[in-house]
Amino acid sequence: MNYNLNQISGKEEKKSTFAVLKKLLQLISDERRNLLFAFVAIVINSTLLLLSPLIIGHTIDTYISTKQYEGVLLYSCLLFVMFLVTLATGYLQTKLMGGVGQRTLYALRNAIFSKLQELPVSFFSQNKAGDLISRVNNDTDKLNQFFSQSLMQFLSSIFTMLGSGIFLLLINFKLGAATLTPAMFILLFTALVSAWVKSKNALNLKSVGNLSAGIQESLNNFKVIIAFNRRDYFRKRFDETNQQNYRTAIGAGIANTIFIPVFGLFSSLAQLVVLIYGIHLIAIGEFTIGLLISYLSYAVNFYNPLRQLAALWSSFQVALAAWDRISQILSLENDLQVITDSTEKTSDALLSFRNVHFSYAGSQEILHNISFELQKGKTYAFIGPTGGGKTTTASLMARLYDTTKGTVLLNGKDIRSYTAAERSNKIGFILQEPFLFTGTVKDNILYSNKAYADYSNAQLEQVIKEAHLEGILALFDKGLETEIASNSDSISLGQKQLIAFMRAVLRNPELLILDEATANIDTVTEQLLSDILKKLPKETTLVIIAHRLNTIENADEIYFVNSGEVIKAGTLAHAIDMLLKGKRSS
Ligand SMILES: Nc1ncnc2c1ncn2[C@@H]1O[C@H](COP(=O)(O)OP(=O)(O)OP(=O)(O)O)[C@@H](O)[C@H]1O
Repeated sequence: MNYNLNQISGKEEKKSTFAVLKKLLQLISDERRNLLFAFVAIVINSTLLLLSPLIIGHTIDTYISTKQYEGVLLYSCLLFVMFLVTLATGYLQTKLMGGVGQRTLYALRNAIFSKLQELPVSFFSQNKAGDLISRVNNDTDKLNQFFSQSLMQFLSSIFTMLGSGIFLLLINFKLGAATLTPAMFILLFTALVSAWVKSKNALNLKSVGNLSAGIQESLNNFKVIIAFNRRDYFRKRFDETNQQNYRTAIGAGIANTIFIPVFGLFSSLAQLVVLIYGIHLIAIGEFTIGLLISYLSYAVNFYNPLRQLAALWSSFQVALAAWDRISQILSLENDLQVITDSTEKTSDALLSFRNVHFSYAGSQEILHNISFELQKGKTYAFIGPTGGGKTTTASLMARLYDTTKGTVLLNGKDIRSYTAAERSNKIGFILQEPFLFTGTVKDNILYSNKAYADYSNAQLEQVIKEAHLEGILALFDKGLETEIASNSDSISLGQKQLIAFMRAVLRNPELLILDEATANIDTVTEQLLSDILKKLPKETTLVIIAHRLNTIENADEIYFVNSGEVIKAGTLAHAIDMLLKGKRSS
């Protein structure tokens, strides 16, 4: 399956704004109560705002022109109370929406992170970590900004605008229609350029992702950069990505501000129409001065929110572009689904490959029509030249990937019929470059091993002793409490491999795969590991992938992996011969 997010984006962008908006609203459905309160606050706020011009007009026509000052005082007090209520509802709305924004951000980041945990290995090999980090951090924050700062303003503006529009038409339909005509041009313009604004923002978010990926790559590889004195190379590459980000940011900035002058121009035109046409109506006796002042206020109340909408609409387009990038991740499914295999158990072997073909996404076939069986309790060695396909074969044994064609059977049943938990209980996989977490040796060897999760150090040391692993633990100064910092130099690659070895052995798997697991370990320690392997339960099947041939001397069977084929090599001498010739023989 193609998991490359930057290739999926083309399809995703075609999604209608409405469909994306629907998804967005689903996300905030838990916040219904707060949203309702905030909405009520907006309605009160906007209604008061809409009523005030009417009261001002009425006061001018009824009390000021007739010099009845008690009436002026009364209505001034009423207006003052209305402004106080507006202040309170405005504050309430901002407070409620700030909380909604932060909680949505929290829920969204959790949702993305959980989804990332569910996705298969191929997703991570097709996407850059830096870009994923940018989606989790930066893009979610863009959505938060929209929720906490813009959404209610957006609704409030629309509400005030609609109310003012209705008042404008009710007071004088002809004048109202003339006043609202410029708004039609604004709507047309908005409809025409919105997609362009969104695409400019999408480009900018993508380049922020690339920038983050660039930084991540150079930080991860700083030793190589320094060793080869290639700081200039990375500086140049970073500069290019940074420049691209600068250009897309300028593009997005221009796109985001394009609404403001256009909206402003048409708003001013509308006020001009009201003034000229309104004065004409007063001249022919169809209108009063008080009504014209109210009318102008409604026109301002209609066009001011529209001006605000210009800025808010850009923020909405940024949020939509960010949401597209986030929903690309959220809509992905793990293609390694669990299937039901109701066929009869067809083999006694622990693991069988039946006519297996495999290729990585978008690349040529790595394994062609492979069939072999691994019996319980036996030790198998897989050897072959670099890039021959050994790790790929082992990855299929642990179902890190699915075959392109053919079947892998575990205990006679399709490996796809086991859940991830069942599979990882049965199969221990020590990778070429084991990953350790920040914590202690204990945290790392107990990783995902619930059986010993509550054990004290003394109890765990006993278990380690029973598994004959105490010799390895003794190699760490502070034993189980030795601190490990992920990605740090506090621990060597060989030591990492030792911890990964303890982690896998303690799980007591039926199949233990060691992929170059001793490549960075000295000969004495390697002998120690070899002794431990000999003491594993006799039904444990071992798969050893190794370049150092002394590690496979005791294998029951040797397979030679090269050019898409996995074939029996027979004796060690024959295997060495094949390695030296770099080609297969039968
Ligand atoms: N994630 C991947 N995506 C695409 N191609 C890959 C991927 N991983 C490995 N390959 C390709 O598959 C082929 C077999 O690689 P594999 O890692 O299985 O070889 P190997 O025999 O284990 O090599 P080594 O001895 O160096 O570990 C290589 O050509 C490699 O470039």
